[in-house]
Amino acid sequence: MNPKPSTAPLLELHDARVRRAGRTILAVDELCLAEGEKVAILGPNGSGKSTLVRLLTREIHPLHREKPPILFRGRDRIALTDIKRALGIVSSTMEREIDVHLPALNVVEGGMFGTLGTPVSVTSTPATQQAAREALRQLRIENLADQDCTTLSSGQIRRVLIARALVSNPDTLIFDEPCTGLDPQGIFYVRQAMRDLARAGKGIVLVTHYPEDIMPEIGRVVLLKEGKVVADGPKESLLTSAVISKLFEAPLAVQTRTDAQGERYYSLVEKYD
Ligand SMILES: Nc1ncnc2c1ncn2[C@@H]1O[C@H](COP(=O)(O)OP(=O)(O)OP(=O)(O)O)[C@@H](O)[C@H]1O
Repeated sequence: MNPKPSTAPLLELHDARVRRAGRTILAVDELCLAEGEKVAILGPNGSGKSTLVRLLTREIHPLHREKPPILFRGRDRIALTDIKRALGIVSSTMEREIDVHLPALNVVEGGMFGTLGTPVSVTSTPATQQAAREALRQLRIENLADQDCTTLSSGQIRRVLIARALVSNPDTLIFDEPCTGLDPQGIFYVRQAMRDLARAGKGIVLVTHYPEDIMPEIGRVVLLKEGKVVADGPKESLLTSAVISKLFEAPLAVQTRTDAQGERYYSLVEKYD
């Protein structure tokens, strides 16, 4: 059974605006994510999803406002180390940074120190190695521990990166298009890993283009378009053909399937003439 979600706010956005090259690329009036909440952020290319993630993780900052536009656990000023401890991030672009010959265990261990693709021999301890092994075990890939990361498939690397995000035991994991570029087997294992984490009580923020990624454990969907939140609510009311066709400006049909356990899955098909 899923633990009961908390209502304590993890992140609160109020009139949060990001401007780049003379234009507002993100303008969020109100958005609140609770501790342990499982939410999907869905939107077309260029709608501002990655900008929103980078805002949540404080990689970028919003325009100054009298009232702080972003609060983390109710606080405006917060050390980056606290954010890193609370939020684990996995994105499909991170694997590009792993271009040196390192065993998977080493890459996962690097998550303890915020390093990616650099040896951790100086800072490595038996405790950090043990934590890395445990994270690999949680992802069901302990067999990859000693394998050189440059020899792994994209699907395997993606799971190593999830283990890396998990190694410091964050409360919430942010997945930025985690299935992009993976084959069906890779997608299966990444989605399975996300479900395992959701069931273990972790908060999940899943950024995606595809309703297929929205697993049964995710109840809330935020729709982004042209840098704005255009809808925010239960997935049952937002993952409909009409809403999704309007969001992506294409004739699309959302299909649903309910399995023997009563869990509902979504998929998207194009409607050609
Ligand atoms: N540094 C920048 N300077 C100018 N424009 C930017 C900058 N960063 C992002 N943008 C623009 O802001 C908009 C939102 O970008 P963002 O990457 O957040 O979208 P996205 O929803 O993540 O897109 P995708 O699905 O393609 O990854 C896009 O139009 C993008 O071109």
